[in-house]
Amino acid sequence: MPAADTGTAPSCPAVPAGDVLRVERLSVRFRMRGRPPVAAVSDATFRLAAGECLVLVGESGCGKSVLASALLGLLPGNAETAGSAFLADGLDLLAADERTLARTVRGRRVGLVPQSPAAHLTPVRTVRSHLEETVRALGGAAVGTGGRRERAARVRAAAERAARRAAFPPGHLDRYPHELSGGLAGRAATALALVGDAPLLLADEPTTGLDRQLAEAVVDELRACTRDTGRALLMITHDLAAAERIADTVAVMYAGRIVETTAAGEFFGAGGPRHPYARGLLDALPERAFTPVPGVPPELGALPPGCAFAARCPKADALCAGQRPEFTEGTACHHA
Ligand SMILES: Nc1ncnc2c1ncn2[C@@H]1O[C@H](COP(=O)(O)OP(=O)(O)OP(=O)(O)O)[C@@H](O)[C@H]1O
Repeated sequence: MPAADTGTAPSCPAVPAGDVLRVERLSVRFRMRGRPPVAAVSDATFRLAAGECLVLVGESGCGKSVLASALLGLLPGNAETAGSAFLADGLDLLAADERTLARTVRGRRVGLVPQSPAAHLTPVRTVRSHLEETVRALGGAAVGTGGRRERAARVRAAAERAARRAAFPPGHLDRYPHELSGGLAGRAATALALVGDAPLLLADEPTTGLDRQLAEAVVDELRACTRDTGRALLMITHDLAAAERIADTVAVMYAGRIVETTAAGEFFGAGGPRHPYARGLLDALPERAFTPVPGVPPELGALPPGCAFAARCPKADALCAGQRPEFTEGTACHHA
């Protein structure tokens, strides 16, 4: 039987202010045998400040997860990258070698909150055991030196600290994944991402499969672990309701490109987004016009020469068909 959510407000240590991530013209191409390459991400550019939550939205297959994988150095062998992605300390995630990424980035500088947290947890191990193993794997001061008992006590304390920060109730630490509700599994995954005190959290579809109430609880906790502590959060989602609840900034991806970046208040407010695709995404919501964007996105291996959205766009004209719009002043559209 799933355990109930009984967590309290998380308390996270503060991290320094400033830009946590600066992504410039990040592109990812997949080489394909006997076929044109797949342009999964093209020229993505954005900044993420300490305490800020940027939500990346867009239809399935538009390149959101590939962008996240590029930042973590987890792309498959047929991928080629271009551009840069600098952390605050000057490390370019795209140029870093696997040893640097494994030893100093994943878990330490960038914490990952995975999609489907329950599936991410090993079924035969308790939440405490997951957390303690992560503390030991990351090593450092949380493990320290000295005798076996002292080290074990420090590991236990660090694991419990991460659980508190993610509002995971201490009384449920010795439960197995199948004994957790969706909300608690989400908190366990967030706790694992927080073990290394990473200044940047990356959450890939953290509300997938959760009902509305749980989805709201998960994003509220992620929100608390970022805004209140100076961490930065890059969240990838299809869920515009979750995006509205958590985002400071919304970036909209279409066919591998970021086509609009807007302050969340403006995006979801009376003014709305400027790009016709971004407006279409909002109009598709049941609580708004409930009108889907007509048509389907183009193949990323056969993008048209002009605007990739032109074939579906009510404003498209000959200029859109012939010339790809540059990304200027927050949008990539000839008519925005
Ligand atoms: N190893 C690969 N080789 C070739 N193409 C790939 C590879 N991995 C991903 N792609 C393609 O890259 C594109 C972007 O995929 P991605 O998973 O980033 O989309 P997404 O926006 O995250 O979609 P979803 O929301 O469904 O997860 C897709 O067309 C996908 O088929």
